[in-house]
Amino acid sequence: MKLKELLSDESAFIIGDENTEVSGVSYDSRKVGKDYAFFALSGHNTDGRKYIAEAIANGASVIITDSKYDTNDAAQVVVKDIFHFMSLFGARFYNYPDRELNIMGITGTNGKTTVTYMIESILANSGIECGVIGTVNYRYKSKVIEADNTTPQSLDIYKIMRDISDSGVKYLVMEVSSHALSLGRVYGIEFDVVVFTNLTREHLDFHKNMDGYFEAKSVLFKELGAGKKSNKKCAIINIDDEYGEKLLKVGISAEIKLYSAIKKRAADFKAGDIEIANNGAVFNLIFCNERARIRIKHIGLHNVYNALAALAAAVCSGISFEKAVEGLNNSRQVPGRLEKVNTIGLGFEIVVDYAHTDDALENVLRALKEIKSKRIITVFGCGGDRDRAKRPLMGKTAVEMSDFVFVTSDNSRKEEPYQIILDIEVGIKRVGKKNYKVVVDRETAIKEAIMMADKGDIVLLAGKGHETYQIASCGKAHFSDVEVAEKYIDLKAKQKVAVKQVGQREFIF
Ligand SMILES: CC(=O)N[C@H]1[C@@H](OP(=O)(O)OP(=O)(O)OC[C@H]2O[C@@H](n3ccc(=O)[nH]c3=O)[C@H](O)[C@@H]2O)O[C@H](CO)[C@@H](O)[C@@H]1O[C@H](C)C(=O)N[C@@H](C)C(=O)N[C@H](CCC(=O)O)C(=O)O
Ligand SMILES: Nc1ncnc2c1ncn2[C@@H]1O[C@H](COP(=O)(O)OP(=O)(O)OP(=O)(O)O)[C@@H](O)[C@H]1O
Ligand SMILES: N[C@H](CCC[C@H](N)C(=O)O)C(=O)O
Ligand SMILES: [Mg+2]
Repeated sequence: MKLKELLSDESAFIIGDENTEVSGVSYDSRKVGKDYAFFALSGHNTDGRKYIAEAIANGASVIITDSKYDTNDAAQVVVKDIFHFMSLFGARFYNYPDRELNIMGITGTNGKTTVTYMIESILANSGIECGVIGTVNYRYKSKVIEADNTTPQSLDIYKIMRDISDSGVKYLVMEVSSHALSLGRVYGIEFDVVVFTNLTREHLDFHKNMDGYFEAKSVLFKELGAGKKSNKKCAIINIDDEYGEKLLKVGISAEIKLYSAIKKRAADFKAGDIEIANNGAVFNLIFCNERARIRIKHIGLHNVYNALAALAAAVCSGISFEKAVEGLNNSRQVPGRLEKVNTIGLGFEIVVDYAHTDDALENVLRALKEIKSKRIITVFGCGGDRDRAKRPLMGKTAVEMSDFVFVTSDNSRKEEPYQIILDIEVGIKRVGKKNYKVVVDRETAIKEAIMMADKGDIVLLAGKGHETYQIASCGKAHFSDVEVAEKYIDLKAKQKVAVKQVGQREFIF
């Protein structure tokens, strides 16, 4: 492909030959091959301009920058907004795969991953294969790609979309993070259905305040329908969330469908007569003249909301209400979201969940409180190099809603784990509760929680969910809450065998 075929009417200043051949695209000099176009992005750790020479040495024929670079060894395109330009360039290079797919984009602070899994189950029930891009992985057909980001860079999204479409799959469900919206990773992508789940405090290190965070999320809705696809577009909004109401005022040109679980509120998709049980949730779902009793295996009111969002997205994408209900009732367990660990008959429960904001922690603890238990023992930490202000809030929620808490580490990244814990403690001390212990090493914290657990208790391991790593200043090491829990369950079971009741007395052998 010639460079000139990849340029359009965006303002760009070309230095060199427009007929230069482009055989690939990359924003990483280490992945550049012969005749690639290299995008020199300024990042949060380093500046891609530093790697232009390496990109050229690796074969780059075109350099794309946002300020002129001194070289005669490659053609150069100088643009104003490199992230937006990169997405549009990617669309042209991969020949608009988004126009060949029915794309659902899910945004909001919490619930995106869960909703994508539920939609995937609903589509599968209708015999429809879909691709999924999200936090856990990127997957389609039998292919599973490890996810570095919830929403990858635009060039990666276009490449995956091209592969999905070429493999014959017609649907794509993707999580759209606020970082992606701010950093132009989905700029120009033609979504068909977009969903807003909720907005609560998160990522304010990046967005500065809730207005900035909301502004980022609203981009997905403002831009819906701006492309070339002629089919009807639909925006699905949780109207029970205050930011859902705000979203109605940002100027959405597509059709809007609302969902709600509040009795008297007007909405298109409504949940009522909700019963939260130990093994899931049951509720009535009403849409127009249709009504069904839904039974999901996911516990907690937040999952009723997720189910509403998923069903609405599926129905607005053309799935019949009846089929969507059937699929939802069969939707599968989401890895690391309220995932139960087998406690081999020890009489207490262990639940692994990805709650890493105070709102998520509150929701999951509320869901667990609905299950009859003796005590709730929570293990959690907060991520390093992320929003510091959520730490005390999570600390407060954890001690207020649990019987006992182990405060520990969760991807401290470049920060000192104990410093993060001190931030968490500020919130705990504010409420004056003493029902907690600091155990910096996460494995030891999980071990202690399991050793403490007794018949009827629930141990919540929060924050890491499906993650199979722990990131600290020394690097990334394998770590899985489920695996560690299984290890100490085993140990506890063995220890238990050594305790024998003889008449009124217990003997430890
Ligand atoms: C803050 C942020 O978004 N960072 C993303 C960004 O990395 P960066 O800005 O740190 O990049 P950098 O290391 O400074 O490098 C700058 C440029 O030089 C290039 N480079 C670098 C080295 C080299 O040898 N050659 C070279 O060309 C890099 O490829 C890059 O283009 O670009 C990377 C490649 O696409 C992303 O993986 C990375 O996400 C990091 C891992 C991250 O943690 N991001 C989080 C904050 C994030 O985006 N999260 C959201 C939301 C999660 C959620 O709530 O669900 C997400 O969508 O994942
Ligand atoms: N609808 C919801 N409202 C509030 N909390 C939720 C909701 N759904 C899930 N949660 C909580 O948030 C956690 C993360 O859920 P999920 O992974 O589905 O969300 P996400 O938006 O994809 O998160 P992330 O941005 O980290 O990828 C869950 O483990 C649960 O504790
Ligand atoms: N997508 C979120 C995940 C946080 C999960 C938690 N385990 C942490 O590392 O803070 C983020 O990157 O901020
Ligand atoms: Mg997610």
